[in-house]
Amino acid sequence: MSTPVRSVLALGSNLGEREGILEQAVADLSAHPLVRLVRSSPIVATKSVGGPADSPDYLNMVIEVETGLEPLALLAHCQDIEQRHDRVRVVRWGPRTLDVDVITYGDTTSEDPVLTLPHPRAAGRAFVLQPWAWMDPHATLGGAPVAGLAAVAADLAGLRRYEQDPRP
Ligand SMILES: Nc1ncnc2c1ncn2[C@@H]1O[C@H](COP(=O)(O)OP(=O)(O)OP(=O)(O)O)[C@@H](O)[C@H]1O
Ligand SMILES: Nc1nc2c(c(=O)[nH]1)N=C(CO)CN2
Repeated sequence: MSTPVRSVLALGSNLGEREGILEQAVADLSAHPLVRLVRSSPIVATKSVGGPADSPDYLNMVIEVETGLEPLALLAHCQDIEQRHDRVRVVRWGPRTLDVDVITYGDTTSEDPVLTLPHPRAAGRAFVLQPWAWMDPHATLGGAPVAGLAAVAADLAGLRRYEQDPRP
C-alpha cells in the first residue's frame, strides 16, 4: 500500500431518504480496507445551485479520509458508492440520490477532466466550503482559508445547519 494520503470528499443528496443516504454513504465509503474516516462535518440543508429550476433542496456534508488508494481508484470507489445508491444521471446538475465528489487529494493538483484536483468548482460552493470549515476551521484550499471562501460564496444565504433526527 502506498503512503496514506488525506482527502476531502463532498457528499450531496436531494432525492429519497437524504439523511439516511448520506449516513450510509459515509459508512460505505469508509468500509473500504484502504479508506479510513478521519472526521466528518455537520449536515447542512442547501438550496440547489444550478440545474433545473424546480430541483429539491439538498443535504450536503464533507468528510476527511485517509486513504491508500491512488486518486483514480478513490474516484472509482466514490462512483461505485454512488451507483450503489441508485444514482442516475439524467440532466446535468439534476436531482440525485447521491453525489460524491473528490475535493482534494493531499496537495495533488490535476487538470485531467476525468479527475480535476482540487475539484474545479469547490472554491465557490458554500455547500462544500461551509461544512468543511465547521469540520476543520484551519482548512485551506488553494492557499486560501476555507472559512473565508465560504463567507463570500454566493450560495451561502441558502444554507443552514440541518437538524438531524434524534438517535433512538
Ligand atoms: N474532483 C472530481 N470529483 C469528482 N468527479 C470529477 C472530479 N473531477 C472531474 N470529475 C469528473 O466529473 C464527471 C462528472 O461528475 P458528476 O456527475 O459527479 O458531476 P456533477 O456532480 O453533476 O457536477 P459537478 O462536477 O459540478 O459537481 C465524473 O465522471 C468525473 O470523471
Ligand atoms: N445545493 C447544492 N447544489 C448543487 C449540488 C449540491 O450538492 N448541493 N451539486 C451539484 C452538482 O454536483 C449542483 N448543485
